[in-house]
Amino acid sequence: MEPVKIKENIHWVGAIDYDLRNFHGYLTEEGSTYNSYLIVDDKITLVDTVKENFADEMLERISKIINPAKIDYVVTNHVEMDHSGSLDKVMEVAENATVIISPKGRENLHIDYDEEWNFKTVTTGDQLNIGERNLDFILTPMVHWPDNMVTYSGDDKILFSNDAFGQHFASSERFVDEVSCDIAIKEAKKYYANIVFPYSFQVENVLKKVVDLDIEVIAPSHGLIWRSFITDIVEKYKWWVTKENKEKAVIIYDTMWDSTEKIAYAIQNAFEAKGIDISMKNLDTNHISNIMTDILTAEYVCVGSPTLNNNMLPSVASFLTYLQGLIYGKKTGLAFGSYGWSGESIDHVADLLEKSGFDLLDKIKVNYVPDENTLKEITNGLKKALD
Ligand SMILES: Cc1cc2nc3c(=O)[nH]c(=O)nc-3n(C[C@H](O)[C@H](O)[C@H](O)COP(=O)(O)O)c2cc1C
Repeated sequence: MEPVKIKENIHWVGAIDYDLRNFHGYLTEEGSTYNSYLIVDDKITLVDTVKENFADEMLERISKIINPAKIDYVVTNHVEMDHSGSLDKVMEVAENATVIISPKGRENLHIDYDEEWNFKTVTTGDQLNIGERNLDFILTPMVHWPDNMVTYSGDDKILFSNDAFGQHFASSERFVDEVSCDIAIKEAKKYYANIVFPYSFQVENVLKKVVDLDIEVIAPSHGLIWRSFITDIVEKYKWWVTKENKEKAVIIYDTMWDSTEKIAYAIQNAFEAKGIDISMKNLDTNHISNIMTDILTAEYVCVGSPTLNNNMLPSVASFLTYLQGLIYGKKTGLAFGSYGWSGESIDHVADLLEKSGFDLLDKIKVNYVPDENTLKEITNGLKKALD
């Protein structure tokens, strides 16, 4: 694929990873892209690089515009390996280039990289003149590592937002408007829920800074580029960062002999009766990263497990561990499950929900197989609790 012009003298030169399916536990069903951008000005500037195994592809793309040896600056917005993994290859070719990096990035990078390189650390408010344009830097710590920053070219009205506003989505198209706003927002929501969610407080602060910028293009480091629908994605982010994401109930469970599933559907009936949208997520058929997307905008999170050997099912434990790391804000939790003789799973689920910051609405324990009456009692009891 050829480089893609984003603005006059600014080109996408990144890489498309159609085969990626597992991004540290996140199911990337649509693959991903590693976006790097080449700015051709008096000083040739590369914004971010790509995952290590795509270095040659990126250098080949750059070669179609300029000789990569001529690169003067490599802006490293984030040192995670999907963006900095080819930095050494670039610096090998562009021997005299300077790495532009945040202080935390410099600190974290020197473990893996060559201290002989030229470095210039930048912080919020710093500006770098590269010829006809100035680049402004804004530190965005914990969105989503301590070193993160974004780069803004006011002359082009373009924000190189790194992980913010990104999506894991591989396609031959580079712009959201060439695919679909709905698809891009769906993928951006999944990305937010699985990567950025725990840092919503920091994202809120970043949004306050970004809102004052005059932006025509948001160029993230993953996925499609926003040259339209900018208000749509910014408004979504403003909603996702808030603690009040009260839209629906998500019912997550696993089961050995279907009793816990029966309870799950009795719980569903109560939410339906109250006019609350529900989403049923059997852990046997749903990936935890897809479940997180629903949880981002849910008010109620109901988690069910039968008792297996005095504990919950491993699939439920794995989901709750993932949830505990990602959850932000106040939500209401409910623990449920079927048991035979000791019934620890329900208490374990309830404990983990509370430790993750949920207000616990109820614990529903059923001995062995629930009969029709028990299921009706569950539905009616929950309806009352939701009043
Ligand atoms: C391998 C196995 C281990 C179990 N261990 C326990 C246990 O330690 N404590 C308990 O209360 N019930 C235990 N049970 C009973 C189940 O929790 C009970 O059958 C329950 O109704 C299963 O719910 P489900 O149909 O949702 O899978 C065990 C069942 C199996 C098959």
